[in-house]
Amino acid sequence: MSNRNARSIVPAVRWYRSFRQARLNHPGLQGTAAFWLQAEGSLTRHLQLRCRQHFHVEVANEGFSLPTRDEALTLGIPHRQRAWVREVRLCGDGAPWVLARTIIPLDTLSGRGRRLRHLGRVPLGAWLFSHREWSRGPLQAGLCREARPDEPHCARRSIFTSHDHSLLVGEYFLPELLAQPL
Ligand SMILES: C=C(O[C@@H]1C=C(C(=O)O)C=C[C@H]1O)C(=O)O
Repeated sequence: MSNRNARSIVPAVRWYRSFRQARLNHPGLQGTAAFWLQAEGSLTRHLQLRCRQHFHVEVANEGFSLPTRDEALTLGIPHRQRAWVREVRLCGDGAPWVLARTIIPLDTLSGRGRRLRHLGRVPLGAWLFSHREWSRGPLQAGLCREARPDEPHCARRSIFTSHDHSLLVGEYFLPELLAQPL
């Protein structure tokens, strides 16, 4: 399980290596949760197609800070090394549908990666999926600890890599999205 600093908008999660392993431990991971935890391609694109009016990104936190020990271990970077941390709400028709937390190591911010510090309301996926040198690794799935009714109950994360650069993207699905029929 990963702990969180006080300002983070995302809950602590117990991560599993895959959706299959998560469901073996939590058979209730079915229906819309199963769909979103495994949805391929850009999550932003999936959400944009689902909106009736508009999709937007609300930046909650963005700046240099320490990843959690679990995040640093997952990225293979020293725990005490700061990284660019971006936390956003992905909103459909004005309502938050997904919380996202992205950890970008310092060396990934060099060269063309400098742009990643200035995304603002531009969805990260729009940048990643438009630069073909970036590819997504396997999706992990997770169950959020102590999830209150209005908080995410399940999440997924994956590492994107380009040559020897990487970043970790975590996506936390809110009940407002999971309650919508597919
Ligand atoms: C990686 C993607 O980017 C999405 C947008 C994010 C952002 O703007 O910070 C973070 C996570 C993703 O859900 C995607 O669209 O798949």
